[in-house]
Amino acid sequence: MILDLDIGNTLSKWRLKDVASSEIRSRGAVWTREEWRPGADIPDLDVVEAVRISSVARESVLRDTVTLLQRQVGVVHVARSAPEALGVSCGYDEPGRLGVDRWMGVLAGYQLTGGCCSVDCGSAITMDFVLPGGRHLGGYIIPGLRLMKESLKLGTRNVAIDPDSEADELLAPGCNTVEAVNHGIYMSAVSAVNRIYSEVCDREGVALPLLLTGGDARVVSRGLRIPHAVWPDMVYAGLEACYPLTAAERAGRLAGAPLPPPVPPLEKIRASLAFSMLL
Ligand SMILES: Nc1ncnc2c1ncn2[C@@H]1O[C@H](COP(=O)(O)OP(=O)(O)OP(=O)(O)O)[C@@H](O)[C@H]1O
Ligand SMILES: CC(C)(CO)[C@@H](O)C(=O)NCCC(=O)O
Ligand SMILES: [K+]
Repeated sequence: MILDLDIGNTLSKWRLKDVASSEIRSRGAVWTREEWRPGADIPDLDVVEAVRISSVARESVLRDTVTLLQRQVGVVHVARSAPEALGVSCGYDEPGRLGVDRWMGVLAGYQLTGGCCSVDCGSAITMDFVLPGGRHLGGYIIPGLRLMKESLKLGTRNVAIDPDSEADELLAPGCNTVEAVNHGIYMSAVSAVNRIYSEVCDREGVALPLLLTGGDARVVSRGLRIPHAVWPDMVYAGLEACYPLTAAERAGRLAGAPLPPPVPPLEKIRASLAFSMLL
């Protein structure tokens, strides 16, 4: 089995993948911590032959995690952001400072589409752009839905946006504090994705496929009118592309990859941008 780990600032996601069949056998999520208990927080390491890690947690968390894993698993790959990988050149002045989860998303998105906008709706909402030809432009970081809510001290902290609500309801004016906060936050996240996507496509003169991942991808997806695809395993797919271990991965087949989404005509993007700038 391969253990893939996506260690975030708050939540750590893992999945077990069968080396022979390339199938995902199990998955889970736990709070990020310094001391993992194999068998409880993460799967029993007896069945694990190789580990691939993307981590944006404190360096000490990563160090302790790697030390633990190396005691029991032969192969431990730790992904790092780099100036260049898999045909993509990093847009950051200091590539090592780009969150490696973003870099994994960019690499996966580029493998799938040959140029895209990748959005991660997690604790933060991040947007990254990579042009056809492989130039990553850099991107944007805004607080995620939960962080935005926590920053308002209105007693609404624990009333989460129902991920199954209809976008139409979530975009309507709220008629009580909880609704006003939830709908306001939702509107700001969806508008930001919309606007940033359109602005960058306009500047660069290219309509790019739009890909979404992260814990809030599904609910944000419902509010977006731009065609896009949701790819829950996009960060893991970056790990697969960097460290291919199964036959399918070596052949370039990334697990759970969606069909590349249709791209709106650039003129349509520009028209909607011009319209929103009138308001
Ligand atoms: N059990 C949960 N705990 C925290 N957030 C959750 C949970 N389930 C769903 N979410 C939603 O998922 C979002 C976090 O998404 P995700 O797990 O992709 O975050 P992340 O960016 O990977 O986390 P990290 O900050 O740990 O990197 C939150 O904004 C929240 O709305
Ligand atoms: C922005 C987050 C927290 C999103 O998980 C992560 O990618 C990160 O810690 N990045 C480092 C800062 C940067 O990407 O510029
Ligand atoms: K993330």
